[in-house]
Amino acid sequence: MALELALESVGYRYRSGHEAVAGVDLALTPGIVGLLGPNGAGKSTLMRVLSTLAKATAGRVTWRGEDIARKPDALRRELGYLPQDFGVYEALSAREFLAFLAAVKGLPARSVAARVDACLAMVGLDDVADQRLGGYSGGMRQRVGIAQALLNDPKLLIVDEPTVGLDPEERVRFRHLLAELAGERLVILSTHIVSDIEASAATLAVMARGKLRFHGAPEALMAAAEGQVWQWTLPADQLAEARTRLKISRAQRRAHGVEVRVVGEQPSDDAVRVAPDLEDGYLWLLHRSGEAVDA
Ligand SMILES: Nc1ncnc2c1ncn2[C@@H]1O[C@H](COP(=O)(O)OP(=O)(O)OP(=O)(O)O)[C@@H](O)[C@H]1O
Repeated sequence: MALELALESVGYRYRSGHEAVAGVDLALTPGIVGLLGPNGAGKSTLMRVLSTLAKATAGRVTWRGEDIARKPDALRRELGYLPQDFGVYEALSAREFLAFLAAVKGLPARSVAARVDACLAMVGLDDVADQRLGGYSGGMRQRVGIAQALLNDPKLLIVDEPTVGLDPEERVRFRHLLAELAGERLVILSTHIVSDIEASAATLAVMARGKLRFHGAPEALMAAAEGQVWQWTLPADQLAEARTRLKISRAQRRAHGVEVRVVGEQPSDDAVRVAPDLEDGYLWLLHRSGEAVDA
């Protein structure tokens, strides 16, 4: 069966009664899919459903045509998952930790050492593989997280908010790494930060309040904001007030004031229309969906 993850009217309702995911239809094929959405949109809940850690309370998900609720093992065998709250054992080295996880995952004992080495090399940790994880930076720990997700050479790689807590340099490095790993895999990367996925994702899915608001190419998200994006320079002391009434996708300090990009109606006669970028397109979509979001 083709490598496809298909979601049909997928919903998830917590026991509290809160409906975190509602009516999501998606058909995903190899490549990087960026799952974007503000905090609380339902991304982590959906990722848990797709990883078989939670069962959809409505609709169904199929992997290679098989219902994952009925036959979870078929997906699990091909799944690599990096959860949002991934933790490491600080006393172990990366090599020891991965060997432990490989054994837990049931990799054949004779192939563990070679596979651990290969995964460490893929994430660029081979030089520090024998150092204790307690001394690793946030970015290095996240790379260990990716390495463990790659142990079984997954065809489906699910990565939940992997850049949270990383410094800008680590963030960039991590993005490059994920882009390199895509290949023939389906990689689903969730984030609330547009720049995490703008260079790598060929497909975007945007969620807000549990619902899918957009699915398609980044260009289509940008095109939807055509004619709605303005560049405007205003005195720095007016920025706070402007933020209360305008959707500002970006603000940059300049010698003569603050240059902002505004999404929506022309904020002032001296504002000039500019071509939307992905951040603008995302903000415009959320704005139209009635979401109050700070970019
Ligand atoms: N165990 C739970 N019981 C009840 N509601 C929950 C539970 N976990 C999450 N929720 C709610 O479900 C909604 C979606 O949460 P989820 O964590 O999936 O969002 P998210 O898009 O991943 O955001 P974040 O990036 O903040 O994790 C939120 O309103 C959240 O408060």
